[in-house]
Amino acid sequence: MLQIGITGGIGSGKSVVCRLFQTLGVPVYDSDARAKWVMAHNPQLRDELRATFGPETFDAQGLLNRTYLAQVAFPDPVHLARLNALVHPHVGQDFAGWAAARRTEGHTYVLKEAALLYESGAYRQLDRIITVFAPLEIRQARVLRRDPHRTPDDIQNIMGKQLSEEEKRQRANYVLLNDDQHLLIPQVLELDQAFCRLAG
Ligand SMILES: CC(C)(COP(=O)(O)OP(=O)(O)OC[C@H]1O[C@@H](n2cnc3c(N)ncnc32)[C@H](O)[C@@H]1O)[C@@H](O)C(=O)NCCC(=O)NCCS
Ligand SMILES: Nc1ncnc2c1ncn2[C@@H]1O[C@H](COP(=O)(O)OP(=O)(O)OP(=O)(O)O)[C@@H](O)[C@H]1O
Repeated sequence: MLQIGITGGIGSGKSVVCRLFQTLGVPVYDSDARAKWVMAHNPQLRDELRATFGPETFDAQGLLNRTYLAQVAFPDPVHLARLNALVHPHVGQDFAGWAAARRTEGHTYVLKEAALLYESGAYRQLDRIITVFAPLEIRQARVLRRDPHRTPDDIQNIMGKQLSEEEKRQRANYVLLNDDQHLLIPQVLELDQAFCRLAG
């Protein structure tokens, strides 16, 4: 079973592309969502997060306070590096378990969706990488529509914490254009066929 990574900067359209692959029956691992799940449910990680970022990390109901954590971590490289160092190994383990279960189900390939595939080192465990590309202005406009609580400055700041699109494009095996000029579905079908051929 092939393990394919899919990355791209904030607002590039990774989740939209993954939904198209899911309609073809391809299992998709959503690293952002799973990161939040392990942060909420792994007792050791919860303790480490609370010790590092303070009691506000979880609210009165014990739920992860994402707004607080985003405000603390995104503007400060030291805090963000700490958060990444705490969370990413758990996501790596969680993915390994998830992929093993998909393998027993007999899938040809699976996708791992993550904004930080290169930054986290996760790309090393993957057979091929797709980068979803969209120009910066389009990504910013999409995120402002999707996340009304974020300002243009917040988005710029998050973009600054991610590898440049140019570098992601250069390092990827496949680039999928989601720039309002190219149709997505034909590109997804072409990649699906390529992965099926590759898996033999
Ligand atoms: C700080 C948190 C709680 C903020 O949650 P919130 O719902 O406000 O934002 P969301 O998760 O939707 O992220 C917003 C954008 O920032 C990107 N992003 C998330 N974490 C990071 C990070 N560590 N570095 C750079 N960009 C990031 C996302 O991919 C997305 O494009 C959350 O982003 C988080 O837990 N991040 C650490 C885990 C992580 O690295 N996840 C990404 C891949 S595993
Ligand atoms: N081709 C498109 N046409 C119109 N809207 C789009 C298109 N692609 C993405 N969008 C919209 O743009 C927003 C960002 O897309 P999406 O959530 O898939 O990005 P993402 O790369 O997963 O972002 P993040 O890294 O922030 O999770 C969403 O609201 C989505 O519906």
